[in-house]
Amino acid sequence: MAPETTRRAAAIAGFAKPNAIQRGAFVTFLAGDGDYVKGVVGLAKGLRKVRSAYPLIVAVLTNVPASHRRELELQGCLIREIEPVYPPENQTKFAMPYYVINYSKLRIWDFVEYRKMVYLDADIQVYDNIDHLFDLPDGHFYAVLDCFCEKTWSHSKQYEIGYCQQCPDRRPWPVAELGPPPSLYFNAGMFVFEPSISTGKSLLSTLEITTPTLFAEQDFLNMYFRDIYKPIPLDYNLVMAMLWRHPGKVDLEKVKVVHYCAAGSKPWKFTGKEENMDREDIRMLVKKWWDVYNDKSLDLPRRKLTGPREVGSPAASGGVKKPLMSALSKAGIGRFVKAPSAA
Ligand SMILES: O=c1ccn([C@@H]2O[C@H](COP(=O)(O)OP(=O)(O)O[C@H]3O[C@H](CO)[C@H](O)[C@H](O)[C@H]3O)[C@@H](O)[C@H]2O)c(=O)[nH]1
Ligand SMILES: O[C@H]1[C@H](O)[C@@H](O)[C@H](O)[C@@H](O)[C@H]1O
Ligand SMILES: [Mn+2]
Repeated sequence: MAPETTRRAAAIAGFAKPNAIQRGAFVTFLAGDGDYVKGVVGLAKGLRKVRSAYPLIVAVLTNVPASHRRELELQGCLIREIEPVYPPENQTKFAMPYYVINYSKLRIWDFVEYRKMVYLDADIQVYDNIDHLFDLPDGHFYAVLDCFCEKTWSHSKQYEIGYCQQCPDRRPWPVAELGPPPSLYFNAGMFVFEPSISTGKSLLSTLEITTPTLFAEQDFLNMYFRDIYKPIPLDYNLVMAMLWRHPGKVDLEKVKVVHYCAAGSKPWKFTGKEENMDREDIRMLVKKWWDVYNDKSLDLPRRKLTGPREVGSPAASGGVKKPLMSALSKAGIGRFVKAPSAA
């Protein structure tokens, strides 16, 4: 899309100062017709609340219904349709079924009309302005270090021996026995990157020759960007388990970005019954999310959107091979099958 068109669309959206547009944009990812759309609505309102100067792009798969797209446009989001990305056929069983769909995130490297982007999962909320992330030096991939202490990590060596990069001294990595410690590992719910057609192509061709693993594109991105990864403070992506696994490292007053990723913590289906969910801090954070979501003053005025809508390439409907589709369907994932949520 031409720069001027993008600028007008974003100005109509009510997100951006005209001169800031081309420098960057936030981007999230939406698949299916489920409740994750609520997360995106909340995120759009959250970014408006903290007066971000940058637009929110929503990379949608073809199976996101028109009504949801319209709802997001009314919240000022710019919709970009993307084609799904799947790991090599016959290997989907190596990725956790819930997460297979997330490989499609790799398409966001194609959004080259933005020099820098900040990716945020739809189950993330931003409580403080983070526009300064767009000023980080180029040439690196920025994200927050993950925690290995939850059961979701029980498949890993780290979990088995009780090693976590958040507190490597608790149980030092047994170098004599296992060799050097694993590379630093980030959570892929939030990251800062530079769109690039050549990187996008290289990501996809590398994926073709890479065996999928349990954390799907998160493992893949960690492997691919290992050499240029730079950790940023956990205030930019509070992975909820940090609250009970490493409480000394969390200062809730300072946290800017909360990631509702622990099992049972998604605000739109929160019951408080799952493990760790009855904590006061979790209840406070869930309430905080709802306060933004329900704040009508953060809705855009319902004027007619006259500007052009940003729409990407239409997804190729015949692009996915049948056996793969059937494997994905069996796993509960498919173009027309609602992807079950992880948490
Ligand atoms: O049905 C779905 C499922 C997922 N999503 C999108 O995909 C994102 C990732 O899914 P979750 O937030 O449920 O996943 P987690 O946060 O638990 O998982 C973590 O590991 C995943 C491994 O695939 C991803 O890397 C993800 O970004 C990272 O935060 C969602 O936020 C949302 O943006 C949808 O839109 N619809
Ligand atoms: O790396 C994992 C993964 O991203 C999970 O899906 C998330 O729920 C966990 O918090 C995280 O540690
Ligand atoms: Mn998430």
